[in-house]
Amino acid sequence: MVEVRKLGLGDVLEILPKKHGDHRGFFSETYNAAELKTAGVDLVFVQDNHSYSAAAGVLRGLHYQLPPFAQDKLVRVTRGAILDVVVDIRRSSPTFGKWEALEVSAERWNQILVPKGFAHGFVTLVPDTEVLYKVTNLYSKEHDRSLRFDDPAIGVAWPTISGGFTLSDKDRNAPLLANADLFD
Ligand SMILES: Cc1cn([C@H]2C[C@H](O)[C@@H](COP(=O)(O)OP(=O)(O)O[C@H]3O[C@@H](C)C(=O)[C@@H](O)[C@H]3O)O2)c(=O)[nH]c1=O
Repeated sequence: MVEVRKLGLGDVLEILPKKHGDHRGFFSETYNAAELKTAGVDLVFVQDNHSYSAAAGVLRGLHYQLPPFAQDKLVRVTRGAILDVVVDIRRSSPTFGKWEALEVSAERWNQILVPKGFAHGFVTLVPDTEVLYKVTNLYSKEHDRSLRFDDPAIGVAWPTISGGFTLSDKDRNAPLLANADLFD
């Protein structure tokens, strides 16, 4: 049975699927809709994503899609490790602008559920890291947004990575929270 743990912010969850190890290796149900529904997570995922980052310090984020293409994301790591970061960007939320981080890794075999209304990003902690995630809405370039990972108004405590961060141009030039299109 999958274990579901509430983190500190909104409905952000850590999900720990069972791993059955034996002399051959292991087997794991990495997603079981019925078990998650019993645990209170009733979502319909419509797209699976997979990203590979060659180096430690690859920082992707902070990303979200605006309604009507907002996405819940169920994120896991099959190789390597990330520090995963979520930021509450719902203006009406008592925790608006607050962030939370969780290490997600192949070793921990954990997942993070990022609800709609949260910006999401991660930095790879080791080279050759593969991140797989399910989303509840299709990609829409027009609704896709990035928020500055180092906005002091948010103040995410990103880890220090020797060699620094590797970012996309889109993420390097992303707007600050004060100038971004957010959720109501
Ligand atoms: C996100 C996405 C990108 N793309 C394309 C657009 C672009 O040409 C290429 C790379 O896109 P990006 O630079 O946005 O990829 P990336 O920076 O890895 O974006 C991802 O970051 C993490 C943190 C998330 O939370 C994801 O939702 C997503 O935003 O892939 C799709 O075709 N479908 C998708 O769903």
